[in-house]
Amino acid sequence: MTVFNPPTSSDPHGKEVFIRCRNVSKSYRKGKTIVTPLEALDLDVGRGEFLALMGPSGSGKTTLLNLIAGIDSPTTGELWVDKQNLASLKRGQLTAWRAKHCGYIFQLYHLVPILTAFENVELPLLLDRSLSRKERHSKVAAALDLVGLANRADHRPTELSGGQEQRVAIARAIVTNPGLLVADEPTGDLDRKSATQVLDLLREFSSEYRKTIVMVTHDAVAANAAQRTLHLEKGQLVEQVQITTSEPTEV
Ligand SMILES: Nc1ncnc2c1ncn2[C@@H]1O[C@H](COP(=O)(O)OP(=O)(O)OP(=O)(O)O)[C@@H](O)[C@H]1O
Repeated sequence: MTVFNPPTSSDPHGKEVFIRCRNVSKSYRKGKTIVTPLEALDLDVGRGEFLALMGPSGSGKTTLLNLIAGIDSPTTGELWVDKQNLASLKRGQLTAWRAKHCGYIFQLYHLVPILTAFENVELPLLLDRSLSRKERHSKVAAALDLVGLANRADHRPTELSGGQEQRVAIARAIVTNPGLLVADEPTGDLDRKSATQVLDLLREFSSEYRKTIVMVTHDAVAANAAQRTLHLEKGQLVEQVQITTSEPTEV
């Protein structure tokens, strides 16, 4: 197998490479057959870039997102995220890497219903024993403030709108200050106004805080909020659209 070096170079657009996939394939055994949702995929994503992934159902979008997030490992190939080769990490190491470096945003928020917004956002910080209670609380307050929900800290998920629930989930994803945010259909269950708020937040994290964001979406309007859209078809990248504007897009 070819061994690649960590991405220290710039991509063709002059950006520092943050995610680099080389010859990445992923296969699953389904009974007697082998399913290969991703095949020999190459991809570079710049630091601070906001990338949208589109493609038909079953084209491998979530599979790729889960590899980039360190939830799963490639069957073959190399996958670097910020100088760490994820393909070389064992399951426990991947879990530790993910807790520190990646925030995951789900379509259906995945908040714990019996906890308040504050307690939900605090959850990832409880894994970090080096933080005092006071430090934890100030990070949670800052994250809720960033998503515009400081005044909803004591509310439980059932007392929040879908858009507010998603913004709490975003606060939970960013509270550990990860360099990478991945989002699987983050606006799929939201009305257009709430979707716009969520997309504006993601744009802000990319442009103001240089978070690298990879978002799977079926919605072309949501994809238009990203800087670049890639299309997956049967596990291959088939089309690349470069969006040059950095102005907020009305959605
Ligand atoms: N753990 C698994 N075991 C077996 N097959 C899997 C597994 N995960 C994904 N697949 C298969 O890989 C293919 C791609 O799935 P994936 O979820 O990545 O597609 P997707 O593009 O995200 O689809 P959708 O838009 O419907 O969410 C599908 O055929 C799926 O059945």
